[in-house]
Amino acid sequence: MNITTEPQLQIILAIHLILATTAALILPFLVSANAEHNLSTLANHDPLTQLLNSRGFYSIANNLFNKNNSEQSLAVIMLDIDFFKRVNDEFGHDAGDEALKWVSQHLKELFSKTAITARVGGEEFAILLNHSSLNDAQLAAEKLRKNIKQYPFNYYGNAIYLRVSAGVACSNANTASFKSLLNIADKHLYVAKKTGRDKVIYNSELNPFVHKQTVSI
Ligand SMILES: Nc1nc2c(ncn2[C@@H]2O[C@H](COP(=O)(O)OP(=O)(O)OP(=O)(O)O)[C@@H](O)[C@H]2O)c(=O)[nH]1
Repeated sequence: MNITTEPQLQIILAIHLILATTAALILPFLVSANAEHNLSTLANHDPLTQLLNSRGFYSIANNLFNKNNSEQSLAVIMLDIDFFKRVNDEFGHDAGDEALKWVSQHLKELFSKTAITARVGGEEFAILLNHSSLNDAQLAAEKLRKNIKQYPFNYYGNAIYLRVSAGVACSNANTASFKSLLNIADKHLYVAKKTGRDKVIYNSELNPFVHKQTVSI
């Protein structure tokens, strides 16, 4: 038995109309906001490792650097896998890709709550530590280096030992830009590579091949 009266029916129809109109108005915005978010994620992340890519990293780093005042230091670690070409040459490009993911996993495990991590080049990674001292950053880099070399990465039964080199730098009141900070970290990474690899450099003499201190825990 139908007990809906005509006024009730009109109210129900009116409510349906309002809901349908609201949905039609809001849905395109929701879809477009979601699409925008997806596009931005794609543009700023590395599809292989899901870490930030260089564009995403430098954008965040520059913003942080500009926001911090001169007492708040920003530290950066530049990390590069040693002799990575050999992994590709000996085990194939897919093994190389898996090795990149494996190193990324170490970065995520060690830094997901404390730092911003990125893959900024083929086998090069960057880690940004806000409000960190040079000492803390160097210790973090050293821990990461040791974690990565502690166990081999397993690729279809092949035990592949990876080593990494790192350069560390930390801003101070005289640091002009994030780029200049990055240049120092890059220079330290270069010294690490040129003086035997598998090490962290955070301070180097003017002679680029004679480093003053390496950290050893
Ligand atoms: N599998 C794989 N290989 C990559 C990717 N991007 C870059 N590479 C490889 O990384 C290798 C980098 O080689 P090099 O620049 O000679 O560096 P390296 O062998 O690590 O030597 P050092 O850095 O001097 O210790 C090259 O063989 C590139 O083809 C990638 O996305 N996947």
